Amino acid sequence: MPSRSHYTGPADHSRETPAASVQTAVLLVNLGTPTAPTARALRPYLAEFLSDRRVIDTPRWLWWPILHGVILRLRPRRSAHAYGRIWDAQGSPLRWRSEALAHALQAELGADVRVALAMRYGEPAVMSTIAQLVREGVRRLLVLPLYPQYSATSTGSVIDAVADAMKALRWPPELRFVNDYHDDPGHIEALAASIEGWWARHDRGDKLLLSFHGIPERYVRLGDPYGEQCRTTTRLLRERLRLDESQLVLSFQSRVGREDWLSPYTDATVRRLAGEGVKRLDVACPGFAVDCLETLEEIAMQNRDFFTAAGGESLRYIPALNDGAEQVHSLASLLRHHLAGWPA
Ligand SMILES: C=CC1=C(C)c2cc3[nH]c(cc4nc(cc5[nH]c(cc1n2)c(C)c5CCC(=O)O)C(CCC(=O)O)=C4C)c(C)c3C=C
Ligand SMILES: [Fe+2]
Ligand SMILES: [Fe+2]
Repeated sequence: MPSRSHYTGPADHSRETPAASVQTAVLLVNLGTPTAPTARALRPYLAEFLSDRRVIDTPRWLWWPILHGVILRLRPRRSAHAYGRIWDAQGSPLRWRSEALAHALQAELGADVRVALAMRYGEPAVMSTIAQLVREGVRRLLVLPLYPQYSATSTGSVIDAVADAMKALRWPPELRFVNDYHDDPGHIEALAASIEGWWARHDRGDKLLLSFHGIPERYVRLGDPYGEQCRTTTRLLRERLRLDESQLVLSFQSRVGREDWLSPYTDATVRRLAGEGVKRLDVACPGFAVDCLETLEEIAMQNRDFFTAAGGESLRYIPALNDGAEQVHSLASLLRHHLAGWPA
């Protein structure tokens, strides 16, 4: 039976798993994913996700009846269908790709540091994973949310979950956080190298679109730095790739609900570009450390169909950094930097 509490890596790599006496741990945290591509599995996952006040800040008395009366009756079936299109032999791509990244980082960082993985929603939970690490003797914990750009809705929510885990411990470990790495030179270089590598293996399209997950515009007005950080990542990548604003375009995807989200929207942008005569559109999603529903289904399937229906020839999705050498090296170097000063 797979461990419910924490990730320890597949058995054939057990040699790389540090001994239980290791006192320093890195905890990677990703969003989480349903346990199966079914409405039944989607319901508790969406209930936990959409009850998070960092994600939906509508007052509870108003939101609760909408969530339980409408959304959790309708959305699970629709989302299950979308997950069904990307579910593979290894399960949910977000989950197994995050595990593969954790595993590769463990091998890269060596046996002095323990690398663990938790999910903000669902399993393995942040609370039980941290409790297990502490039981095993971890006294120093560096948390890396797998979101390059800070948003209160994503990174902020991971901070809440870690704080809750600390509150539940009699003797919490010393704690550090990576808040964001949107402008980390190693990260920008990893993104650029991965896109250039993809262009070298395939040919190059007419334009490159960078699509980031959106958030409500109102959250940005209230002080969330997310939109600004997405624009900074885009500018740095544009400079590194020596492209201009007409060759590298930014948009925001995955809008939920009725209020305005960060714009321009990805679906409107791919249709506009097709209408303007762009034939081959390359799309990368630098806001996602690993491929997931939002990249594999929303971009590589849904938006590909929007683009061709509007007259485009082909939309080619450039995969996320995943557990590729570029990301393993850039994140390992970022982690070593944040671990500096702690005894091995
Ligand atoms: C890049 C980080 C993310 C931010 C910021 C973010 C904000 C945000 N998301 C929703 C609602 C949904 N997101 C869903 C899936 C999803 N979201 C992210 C990342 C960010 N979300 C990822 C990596 C995923 C994919 C998970 C997977 O299993 O592959 C979903 C669930 C799917 C669906 O039903 O559409 C919802 C719902 C909001 C409301 C929001 C900001 C307010
Ligand atoms: Fe290995
Ligand atoms: Fe999301």
